[in-house]
Amino acid sequence: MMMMMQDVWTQLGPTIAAIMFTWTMYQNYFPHQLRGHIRRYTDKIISYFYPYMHIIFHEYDTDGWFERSKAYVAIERYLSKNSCTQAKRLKANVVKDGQSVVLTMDDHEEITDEYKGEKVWWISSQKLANKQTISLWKEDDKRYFKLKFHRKNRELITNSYLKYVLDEGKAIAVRERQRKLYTNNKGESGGYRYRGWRIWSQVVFEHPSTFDTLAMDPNKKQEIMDDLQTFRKSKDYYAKIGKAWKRGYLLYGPPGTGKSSMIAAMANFLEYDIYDLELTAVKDNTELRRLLIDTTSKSIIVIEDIDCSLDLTGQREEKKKKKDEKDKEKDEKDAIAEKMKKGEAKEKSEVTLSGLLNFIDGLWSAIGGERLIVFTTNYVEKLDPALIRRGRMDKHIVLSYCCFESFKVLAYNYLDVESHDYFPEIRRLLGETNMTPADIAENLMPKSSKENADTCLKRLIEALENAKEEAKLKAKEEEEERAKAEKEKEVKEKEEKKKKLAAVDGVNKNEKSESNGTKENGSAKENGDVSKD
Ligand SMILES: Nc1ncnc2c1ncn2[C@@H]1O[C@H](COP(=O)(O)OP(=O)(O)OP(=O)(O)O)[C@@H](O)[C@H]1O
Ligand SMILES: [Mg+2]
Repeated sequence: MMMMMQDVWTQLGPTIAAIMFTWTMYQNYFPHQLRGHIRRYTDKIISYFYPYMHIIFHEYDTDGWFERSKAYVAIERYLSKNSCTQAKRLKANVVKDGQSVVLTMDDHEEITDEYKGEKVWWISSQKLANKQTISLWKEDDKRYFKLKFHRKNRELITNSYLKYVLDEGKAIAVRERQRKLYTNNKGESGGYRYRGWRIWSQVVFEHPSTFDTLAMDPNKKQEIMDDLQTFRKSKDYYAKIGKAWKRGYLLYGPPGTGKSSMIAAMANFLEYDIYDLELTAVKDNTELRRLLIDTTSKSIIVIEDIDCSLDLTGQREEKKKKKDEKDKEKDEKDAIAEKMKKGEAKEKSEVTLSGLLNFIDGLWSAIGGERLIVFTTNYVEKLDPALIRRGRMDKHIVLSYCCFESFKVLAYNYLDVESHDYFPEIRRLLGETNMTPADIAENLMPKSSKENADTCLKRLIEALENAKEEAKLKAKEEEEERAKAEKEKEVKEKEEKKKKLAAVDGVNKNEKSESNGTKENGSAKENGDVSKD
């Protein structure tokens, strides 16, 4: 063995020594310009035999010291699927606040991908740092992805494949991200502020409501889902018609009919974040705009109970109010200011209707794109028509009392029953009385392990019958009150008529007596019977 190695060394030794000598001479004594020429020619010769090209994607941009390059992150996500099946060594990144893991190929691994029938290679590499220098910054070992492809595919790769990879990677990242519920209201503490501005605080969004669990007319439900789906895919269409890529939804109906549940279902369906905007906690229109700028795309901005949020309903009419009403308002404001001085009252929002209208569809509302704005209210008639006109609130959805179709969804979700002997009875009762889905759901929910579908449905029938009776009683009471009020009105009218008649009578009598008096005086004069005082 030793003999063999010695033989090899005797044969190769001089060649290796010659190469090393030439390389050292080249590095140290060759003029710089000449080296450039030689490099160009050698590259040409190499590319003649080696027809591949490379593109490098560094993990950190040269100008972004602490932030990972967006392209690198997108590629990492895109390659994760192929990495799992092809790479021998994998690296695990924890995402979704520790709830899930993204696997990528480890350093110096190579995987392949195919695009429009052409093969490309992705290599994960690392340029080791000079360990002699001490760095204060992030890891000095620079990671990068190298994309290798055939020269003939240059156009295809640079014009189309790269865009496809980045878009797909971003889409995967969005799909796999932990969705968030943001709020601008942190109760008494006054919320989070940055340089005096109130900013969003966030928690993980985990509401389980979906369109499957939402009880409503199936056709209406499908229509809403189609509308949302169309919106999601309409980026180019909105650009074509010159409209900001956003859509307004107004959800209205009695309490407990599923308005908030529908917002959660929308967010889960579209995989959007939710920004729950508490208008009363916004200082003024400028702060409102600031909050809007801080929202991201793929999100739903929600203002619940818009009729209670601010005095948006009356603001236009207020202009028409008389001066004394304005004075009264001023007094109230002074009282609040006084209280605030003493620390007894909370800061009052100065957001105006025009500020809110600007928030919805002013120039700033277009930034980011792909956003839904949802208002909910129990009293749609209280709202200013300008606030909810089409174009601002594009789709008006009424959520109402439970119909039989909605009940079937709840029965299936809560009790796993699709049909039952009690169903016809329930159908009849639902046609005769109003009950919200929230109340139906409460009756359907088993209260102990002993309760089954029969007991729950029976309880619901009883509740519906009670509700029917109560509604009857209420209607009767209302009818009686109406009749009583009418009677009182009649009596009042009669009395007023009587009074008027009596007044007219009195006037007539007076006139008569006056005219009689003049007549008597006249005759007395005529008779010369005038008393002298
Ligand atoms: N249409 C529905 N489908 C399924 N569940 C519903 C529906 N409506 C109400 N519920 C149930 O009732 C509860 C209350 O509903 P939700 O909060 O969505 O009502 P809301 O219309 O927002 O009421 P409010 O006007 O008082 O805010 C929900 O948690 C849900 O369990
Ligand atoms: Mg609600």
